[in-house]
Amino acid sequence: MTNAPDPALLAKAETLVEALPYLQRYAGATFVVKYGGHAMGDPELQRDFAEDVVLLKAVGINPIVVHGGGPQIGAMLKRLGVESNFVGGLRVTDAETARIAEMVLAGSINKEIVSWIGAAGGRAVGISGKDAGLVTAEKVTGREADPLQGIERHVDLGFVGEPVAVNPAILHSLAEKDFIPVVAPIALGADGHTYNINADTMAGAIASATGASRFFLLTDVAGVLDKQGELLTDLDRARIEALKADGTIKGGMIPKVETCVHAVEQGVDAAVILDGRIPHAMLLEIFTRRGAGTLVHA
Ligand SMILES: Nc1ncnc2c1ncn2[C@@H]1O[C@H](COP(=O)(O)OP(=O)(O)O)[C@@H](O)[C@H]1O
Ligand SMILES: CC(=O)N[C@@H](CCC(=O)OP(=O)(O)O)C(=O)O
Repeated sequence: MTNAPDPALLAKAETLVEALPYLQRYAGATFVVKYGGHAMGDPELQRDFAEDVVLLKAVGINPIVVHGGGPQIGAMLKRLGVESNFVGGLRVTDAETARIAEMVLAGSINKEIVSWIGAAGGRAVGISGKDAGLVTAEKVTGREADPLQGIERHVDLGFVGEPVAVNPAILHSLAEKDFIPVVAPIALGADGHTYNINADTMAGAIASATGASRFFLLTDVAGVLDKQGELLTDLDRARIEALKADGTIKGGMIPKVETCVHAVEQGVDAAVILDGRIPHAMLLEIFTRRGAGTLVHA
């Protein structure tokens, strides 16, 4: 007769013990999680994501979710017959597009994420940058290469904004009361207009302003890939500039890496671009020695 425990159960206990130093290190810390529109869509992954967020809260970490929804805005614009163009990864946004972007982001997607977190046992509160003066936006000007003249020209992107001031008071109040804030990337300008903000940029500004220790960007690739498609596990500003200059980093990855560099320079300990297609990608990154994705550090 032996008292040896079931190896599968033992492995579970070992996983919990492996998490112990991380649980101790991160108790009370703020983690900002950017959930990209491309990472949404699969109901099981949505449930996993919500469970991860609720688990973080349960172990004493304060998660703040900032979400995107680019593909979903695109689908709605198409249904409504509104044309849409991107310049430098940003959607050219006229007044009608801004209204539709707000409807999809702050109305539809935001409340869906709140529901998933609720179903996983968490108490989420969905807001946008407009609520309680969280984010003040300023109009940005896009730049587009003009191959005919060999120069970059300025393009009017309409109501595309960037965060120029973040007042995180509402986020701290919600976290203190054990709520999980879920933020849509829409904000008011000082001019009273509604601005559409790239969700990576919005999340980075919130990570900096809340003094977050960790900033995760969940997307639909393994992380930043090199020209051969291999994962780059570690990047700093100099390497990122070189990869942008030689065209390895392009499109939607540009705002991500720029946001990560900015966030770590503003005091966020580490920013990680993670594969949202992997179940529980965030938990694996935070609580095990097998980190995944691309870590951007100062
Ligand atoms: N070097 C690179 N490594 C990985 N992905 C890249 C790279 N350069 C460009 N990309 C593109 O960036 C995309 C991620 O950005 P984006 O589509 O905006 O995602 P999200 O909706 O999650 O914000 C990838 O799917 C890929 O097509
Ligand atoms: C100005 C601008 O481009 N805003 C984005 C906001 C949503 C977003 O960034 O969503 P993802 O993270 O899923 O790409 C847009 O209109 O698509």
